[in-house]
Amino acid sequence: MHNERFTAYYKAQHIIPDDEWDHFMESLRSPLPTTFRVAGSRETARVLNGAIEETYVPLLSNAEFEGERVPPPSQIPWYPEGLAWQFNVSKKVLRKSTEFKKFHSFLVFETEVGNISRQEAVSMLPPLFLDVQPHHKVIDMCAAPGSKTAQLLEALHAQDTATSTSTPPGLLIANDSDGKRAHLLIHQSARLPSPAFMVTNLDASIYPILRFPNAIKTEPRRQAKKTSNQLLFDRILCDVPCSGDGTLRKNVGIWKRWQPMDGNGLHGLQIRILQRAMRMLEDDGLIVYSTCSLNPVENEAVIAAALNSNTGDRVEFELVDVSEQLPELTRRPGITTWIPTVDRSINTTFSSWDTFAQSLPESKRLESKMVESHWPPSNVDTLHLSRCLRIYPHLQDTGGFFVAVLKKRPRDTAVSLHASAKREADEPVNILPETKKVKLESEEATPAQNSSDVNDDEMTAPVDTPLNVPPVSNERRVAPAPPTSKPKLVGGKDKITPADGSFKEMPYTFLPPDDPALQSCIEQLSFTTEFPTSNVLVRNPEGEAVRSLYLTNDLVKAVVQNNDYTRMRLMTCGTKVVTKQEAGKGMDAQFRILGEGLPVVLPYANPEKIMTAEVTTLKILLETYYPLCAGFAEPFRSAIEARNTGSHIVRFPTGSFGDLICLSHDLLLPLWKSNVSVTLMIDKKAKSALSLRLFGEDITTAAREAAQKKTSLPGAPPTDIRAGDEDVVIE
Ligand SMILES: C[S@@+](CC[C@H](N)C(=O)[O-])C[C@H]1O[C@@H](n2cnc3c(N)ncnc32)[C@H](O)[C@@H]1O
Repeated sequence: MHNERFTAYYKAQHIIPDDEWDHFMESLRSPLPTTFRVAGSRETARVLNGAIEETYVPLLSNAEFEGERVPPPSQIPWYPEGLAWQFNVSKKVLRKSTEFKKFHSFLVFETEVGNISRQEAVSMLPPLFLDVQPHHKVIDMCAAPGSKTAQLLEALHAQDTATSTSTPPGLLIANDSDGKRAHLLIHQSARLPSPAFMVTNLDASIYPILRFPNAIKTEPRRQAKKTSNQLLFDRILCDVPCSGDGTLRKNVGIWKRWQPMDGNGLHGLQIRILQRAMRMLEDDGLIVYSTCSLNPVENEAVIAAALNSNTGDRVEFELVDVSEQLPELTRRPGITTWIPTVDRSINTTFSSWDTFAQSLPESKRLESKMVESHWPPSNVDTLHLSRCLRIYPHLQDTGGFFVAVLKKRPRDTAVSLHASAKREADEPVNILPETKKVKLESEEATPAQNSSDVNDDEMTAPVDTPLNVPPVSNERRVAPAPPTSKPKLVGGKDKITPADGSFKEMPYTFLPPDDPALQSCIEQLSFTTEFPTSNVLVRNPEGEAVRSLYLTNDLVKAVVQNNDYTRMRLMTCGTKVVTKQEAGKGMDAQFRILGEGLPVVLPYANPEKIMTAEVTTLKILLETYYPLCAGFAEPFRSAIEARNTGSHIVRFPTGSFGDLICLSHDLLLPLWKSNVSVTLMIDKKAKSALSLRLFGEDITTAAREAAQKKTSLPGAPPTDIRAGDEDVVIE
């Protein structure tokens, strides 16, 4: 684990004091501790955190392995409410120590169901500095695979309870330019279903202007803007693609291939993404720019170039001083001097672009991959780059990381450029020929996906009602799509293959509130009149409620309806809450509540229709796929027998139950009742996690079958009946 170029380059940058260098390098070569965050709604998180503190830490406190004491997990000191943990044990210990094995399987199951997020400690920082509130409009520009997106979504959902999901007035768009990786975001978000969530698949550096109707208010105190209906964001995360040398402890392969020209090459894209974010930010809004790179060319140089790209007559953006935030986080300030290398041999001879450019024959200057903004600008001392945060591995046993928080000043407080220019050095900032400058977006420029792809006019909403949305009629409202793009259906559930093959999502069609299928669904599931019938969408070319129904909030609906979903490359929005369930022969299909949809629709469930049961009933439901109604003890037996076939909700109330672990909050789960039996409608993994949490072991049928398979015992029960969320078989 050595790379001479790495050593030479970072020694030349003086990012680490000489007397810390060895410690720094030693840390980089040591394995990274395992870190995780207790996720989900705050209430659920506190309960689960309590279980770690009260059950697992004491259990692991005296653990020994091969005669040596193994340290128990400890809380990451700077993470709010002690909800993030780290432990440092080898895989061998995890596999072989009985105590750690138990802890490990707890982690695995809770991670599967989204209650725990295995995430690098430093990667938890950007969302904390972004301080998202439920009314915020938020975009995560480079979001995949989505660990920070999950944190942002949790913050948007700060008002969720342990049993039900709130409908925040704001929204979160998670975007990634890589289609496959963007799919990971959909998977990730299924763990925290949200009516306020959207996933797009665009190049963040040319993210299109989105429109939304003026009259949608997300914050009671702030007046909706009358002049513009461009969707501006209150919070933007730019966790940009980077060379990643801060992850050397985890990705040891980087030792071999590291070379500084990678950072030089990414610098331009990083600036363009940040600049695009600056154009999309609301006054008073915050942008967090972050990388897992130590390289100043990808960090301070990007911030400096973006700050200096103010093309208007006022200084709109400033770096926020966050030195008082997260006081237990040991950090180092951003730097103001650095010397980029101009080639792979770590040639750091040129202390400025000027000296470098002059060393080249004129004909070669345009060919060079280096640009002026790779070097510190002449006004570097006015930019407060020391307000950036550098996190080094040896400071708190983490990965390496960089964070900068930028704020957009409101118009009336923005500093005139003339005033600030007085503070700047005399020489001009740019001495690079126009063509060699990193292309800085002009105020008026409309970014385009490519010249033919995104036309801003097409993204503009009609201005014909206070909401800019045509009045709701009985006609279905499909998110606008180009007139020629009527999709030819070729495949899969939520997929279409359009003629040009460019984008393969089904249309997003909002049902009219009086849609007969929607009304029948509401009746079957006994939803109250509060159910937001205007915000239900379906995903099929006919726009009919043939299968799943999705729920969005008002803002997501407005954005979907006022922007062309194909140009927005919208991959998903809102959350799936119910699905049509084929019933047995001769019976009509019925709607049923999905496991992940229950917390979202729970506020609209008629309380009288929710059954109550004991934990012993839950035990049976976990142990058996299809327990017979007649097999339950009273009073649940009579209650379930009296119900019609179809979808139901059962509540297991807070309390202690004999020697079983107590429930610290009510537990609500969806059931499906057939003629004579009943099934718990949550997926296998969720069942296992629940079982482990409540009974200290996995008592589910799936676990038993897996164990039987392993030991090849004869007589395993048939495995043809499954009660997973999507594939239940009704007798
Ligand atoms: C550092 S990773 C993001 C990690 C993510 N924020 C998380 O916490 O899980 C950078 C991401 O940027 C994406 N990316 C690269 N170029 C992009 C671009 N031009 N626009 C948007 N995303 C881009 C990559 O696909 C990658 O998923």
